[in-house]
Amino acid sequence: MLEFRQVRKAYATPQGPLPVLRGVDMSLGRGESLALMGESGSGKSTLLHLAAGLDLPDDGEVRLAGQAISSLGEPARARLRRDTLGLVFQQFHLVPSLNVADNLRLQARLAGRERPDWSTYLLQRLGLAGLETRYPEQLSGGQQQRLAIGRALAPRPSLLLADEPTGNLDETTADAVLALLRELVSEADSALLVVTHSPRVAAPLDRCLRLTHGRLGPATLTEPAK
Ligand SMILES: Nc1ncnc2c1ncn2[C@@H]1O[C@H](COP(=O)(O)OP(=O)(O)OP(=O)(O)O)[C@@H](O)[C@H]1O
Repeated sequence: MLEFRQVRKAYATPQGPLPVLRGVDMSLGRGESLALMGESGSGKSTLLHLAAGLDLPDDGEVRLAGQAISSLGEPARARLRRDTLGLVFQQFHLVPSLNVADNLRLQARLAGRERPDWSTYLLQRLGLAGLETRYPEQLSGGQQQRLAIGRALAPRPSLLLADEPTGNLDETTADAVLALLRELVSEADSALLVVTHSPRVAAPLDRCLRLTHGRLGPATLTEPAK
């Protein structure tokens, strides 16, 4: 579903190139879940952007749904994103002028894959049933986060990329939302890649990897000392 082969990425800075990824290898198959951990600034968002084809590697190869993203132009990459991916970013990017029901259906409509029964099911499971005609500003932060998750899952993407998907929730709500997210992803037979700082979020996933000095290695899931 997603494959990185010896991926390198550096940013140009006034002090010269800043290498962030220095030969990253990984693969994620359909139905698998993976937590990506690492310190602030270690390159997790960079990796996520490359996985989504929002940026291109300097060297090496990123393959999404069997296609080498560097071989595609931006319109083809946008189509591949639309047809393959669900994205949940830290900012929810809900459309303020659309109500809950229309926000939830938006991605699925754009992808031409709207399934009303699945949308209704998602609204129920995410605790948003009854709120369909509200607008995002009339929702709590947790409800907005659940709506963003529902919108990403509505087209039944092959791969869901999530950046701290429960970052704004208290621990109990976060546990519940995460369990639900994993369940819904598995019902849609999607792959799941979650960027997180939290061992609590990472632990239930199939695999956990940590980015250190530009490379991926196994993550140890001990809670940081307080
Ligand atoms: N466009 C850019 N130009 C220059 N440097 C950048 C750019 N984007 C990111 N960086 C630098 O690259 C490194 C990796 O950034 P990235 O955002 O991928 O880290 P991260 O692991 O996601 O961090 P966080 O956990 O704080 O979100 C950081 O040192 C950052 O300052």
